[in-house]
Amino acid sequence: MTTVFERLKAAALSDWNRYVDHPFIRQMEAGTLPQPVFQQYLIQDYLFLIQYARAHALAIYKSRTLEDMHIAQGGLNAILGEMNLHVRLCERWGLSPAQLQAAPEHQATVAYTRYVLDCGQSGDLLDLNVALAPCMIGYAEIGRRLAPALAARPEHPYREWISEYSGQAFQQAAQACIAHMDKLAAHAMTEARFAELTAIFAQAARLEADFWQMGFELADHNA
Ligand SMILES: Cc1ncc(C[n+]2csc(CCO)c2C)c(N)n1
Repeated sequence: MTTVFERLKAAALSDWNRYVDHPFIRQMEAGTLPQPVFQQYLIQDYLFLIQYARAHALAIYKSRTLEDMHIAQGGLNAILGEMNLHVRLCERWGLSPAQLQAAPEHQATVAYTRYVLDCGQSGDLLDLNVALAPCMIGYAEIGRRLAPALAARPEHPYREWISEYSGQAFQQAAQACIAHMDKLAAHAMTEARFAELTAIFAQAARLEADFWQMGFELADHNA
């Protein structure tokens, strides 16, 4: 059976492809992405994850069942764990967690995170999960696509990042996210609503693409 995720992706395919096939990803795969671009991305991503953790806390609040609460709590825990990758990599560049938290948020970070939070505040748990989905499922798709680059090149400069998202734990979490959206949609989705959900999903995918682009802009600006 077709999942809601597959339907959303098909309905927003050009935005989705601009996100998962962004030059940032192509250059990361080739190992040619300039390190300052990656660093700027990762600093903003740390700030992003702080807000994303709040969005999962909002998902707990928007849950009507204990099962949904546990799923949102699992997402929150995974984010707090994912931030260890950022702390570890940034430490090597001489940046402490306190310095990361003190970095100014770029507009692209503000736009994406506050958009997701607003979807959750103004909508229900399904709206919020659809806004969260490109993040989780897109990174899993990117991880799978970039995994062969690691196998081909043991000293790949972006090995840790790619390993995180191509790893089995993360791939399973993305599958769980797809299944959870189906379960929520079975309760709450009408065909009329599908169009609204597609708009949310496509917007989040565009904000993801802008997030990659921001790395290049900030690195140019600081050069
Ligand atoms: C801009 C941006 N988009 C997606 C992710 C990936 N991500 C963020 S939270 C989360 C859930 C579990 O950790 C995942 C996979 C990211 N790091 N940064």
